[in-house]
Amino acid sequence: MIYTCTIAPSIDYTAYLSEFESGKLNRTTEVYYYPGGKGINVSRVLKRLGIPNKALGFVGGFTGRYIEGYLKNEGVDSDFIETAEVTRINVKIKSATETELNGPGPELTADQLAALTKKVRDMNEYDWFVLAGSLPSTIGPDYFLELATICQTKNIRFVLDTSGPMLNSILTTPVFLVKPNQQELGELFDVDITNLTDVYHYARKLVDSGTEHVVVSMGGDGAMLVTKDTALIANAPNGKVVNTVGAGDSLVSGFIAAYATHGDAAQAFRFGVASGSATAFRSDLCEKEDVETLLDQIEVYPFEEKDVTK
Ligand SMILES: Nc1ncnc2c1ncn2[C@@H]1O[C@H](COP(=O)(O)OP(=O)(O)OP(=O)(O)O)[C@@H](O)[C@H]1O
Ligand SMILES: O=P(O)(O)OC[C@@]1(O)O[C@H](CO)[C@@H](O)[C@@H]1O
Repeated sequence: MIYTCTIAPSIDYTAYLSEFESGKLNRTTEVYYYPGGKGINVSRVLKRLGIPNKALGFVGGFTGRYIEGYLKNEGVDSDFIETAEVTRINVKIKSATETELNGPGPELTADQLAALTKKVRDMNEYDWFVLAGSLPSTIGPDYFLELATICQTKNIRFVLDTSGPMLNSILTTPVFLVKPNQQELGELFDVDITNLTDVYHYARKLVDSGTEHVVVSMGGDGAMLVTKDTALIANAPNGKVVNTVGAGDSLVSGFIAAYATHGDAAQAFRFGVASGSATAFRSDLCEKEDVETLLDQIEVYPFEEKDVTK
């Protein structure tokens, strides 16, 4: 079974307007209330790609109920731990540019955290555990290291899509897949990454320290996959960008869906990039048909440092 885990879910209040001016009254023309948080997005896309999975994490209050109900309606299985706190609402403003206002994650009690640990302990060999989204600093890295160690001991594939200082400490344990975007990769090493050679160099460092698959997403410039044996580049297809929120999460879903089906990293990478772009070209997350339509436009080729033009 594939389990996703969102420590800090959200309702993504997504508002479209032709022009947005900060400090003024702006009127929106179209609004949506999507269940959000990176793990939840991964679960929703996996379901659309026909891959059974279960969304874990913490939800509470009226927003928590909304998220649970929405997922149930879509046929996405969930098993959230209840919090006393109301789950956050993240505001996504879509005008000429994309502006985001993300709320803080929940403060979790020792009992709530222990309940999640138990769920991970109860997982089986070859299950997947996808920890995605921000990890509140109030929890401390030891907790996540414990989850990672359980995965290692039980041979559970551990996938990480998070950022910030916690990522640094978790990456000291073996991880099956990590997907930083270019900026997050730079933050990990406290450098500014501006070219493909650097993307390769720092992704390779993660592989050398034990991560099996590193996918660095680069928005409209596509993505790079680095493993022990290979380094590949994929272009992103051209299309009209509508909403890039969840594009990175969709890349993770596409990668997992294809890898779980074929066990081939290059194929998974290509399907992942198609999934990311398919989401960028819609308001909500991608559907399977969108991904399949884009697949032919994704070229995957070996990264050669000598060929770098970027
Ligand atoms: N402008 C774009 N045009 C085409 N594809 C895009 C565009 N932006 C994103 N994508 C697709 O989505 C993938 C992930 O995008 P990105 O690097 O923006 O992820 P991210 O920063 O993790 O996003 P998020 O956190 O919003 O999910 C890219 O590798 C690409 O396939
Ligand atoms: O605040 P975090 O946890 O870093 O990110 C949360 C979030 O921005 O990520 C998803 C898109 O990737 C959205 O659904 C959600 O609002």
